[in-house]
Amino acid sequence: MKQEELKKLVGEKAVDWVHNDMIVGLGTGSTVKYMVTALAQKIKTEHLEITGVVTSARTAEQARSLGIRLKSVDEVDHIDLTIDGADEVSADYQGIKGGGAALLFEKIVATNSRKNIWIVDQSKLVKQLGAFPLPVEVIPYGSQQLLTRFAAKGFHPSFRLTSDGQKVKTDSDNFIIDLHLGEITAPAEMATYLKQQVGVVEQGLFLDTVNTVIAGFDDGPRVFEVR
Ligand SMILES: O=C(CO)[C@H](O)[C@H](O)COP(=O)(O)O
Repeated sequence: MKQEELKKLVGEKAVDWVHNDMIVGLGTGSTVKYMVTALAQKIKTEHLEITGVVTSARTAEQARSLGIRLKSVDEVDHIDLTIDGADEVSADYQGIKGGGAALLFEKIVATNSRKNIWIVDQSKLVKQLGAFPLPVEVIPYGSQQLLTRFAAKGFHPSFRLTSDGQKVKTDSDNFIIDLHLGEITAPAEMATYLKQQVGVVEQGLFLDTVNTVIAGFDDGPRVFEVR
């Protein structure tokens, strides 16, 4: 199966976990897009009362266009379940997220969710994290200094750029620095180091976050119950 078909497969599978009256965190990305479409369909056909909490302007736009009721993360007293994509999931179910530059809101919503499901195609499952560049969201002020510091540490950083060469701006008007690490042998230490740097708003290691991974394989979706 093509990667796009696998994304659709897991996106549609994930809505099996959504039940009436739930408050559901809606992640960001091309896999989540299939899930949001499937969720809107399920809400209509099963007449469900669902409230969505979005993690990006992009997902908000899609969810609104499909008639999904939305509340902001600060308007709800809990989130039952969040369904999101991931860029890499390691053998011990740690993850890198932020390929879509939405890591800050994604982490806030994930941290406030009772359960987190990641939907990925099989190419995202890796032995060790780090082949995918680790996104770090930084405030613009002083960001060149951070880039220089990361370069000195051997992290091979680069500002994420748009197709016309502008620095990518997140929904919070911050920049993204991608770290080209190759491998991350000590993710917890790396996460702590990055969060300690002044000007870093958030970093893309999502550690001990996911409860269930739904991965798309050629023979169908496989569900991994993690914690
Ligand atoms: O973290 C994310 C956005 O910030 C996405 O969930 C991640 O990049 C996966 O995206 P896709 O499903 O398009 O591969």
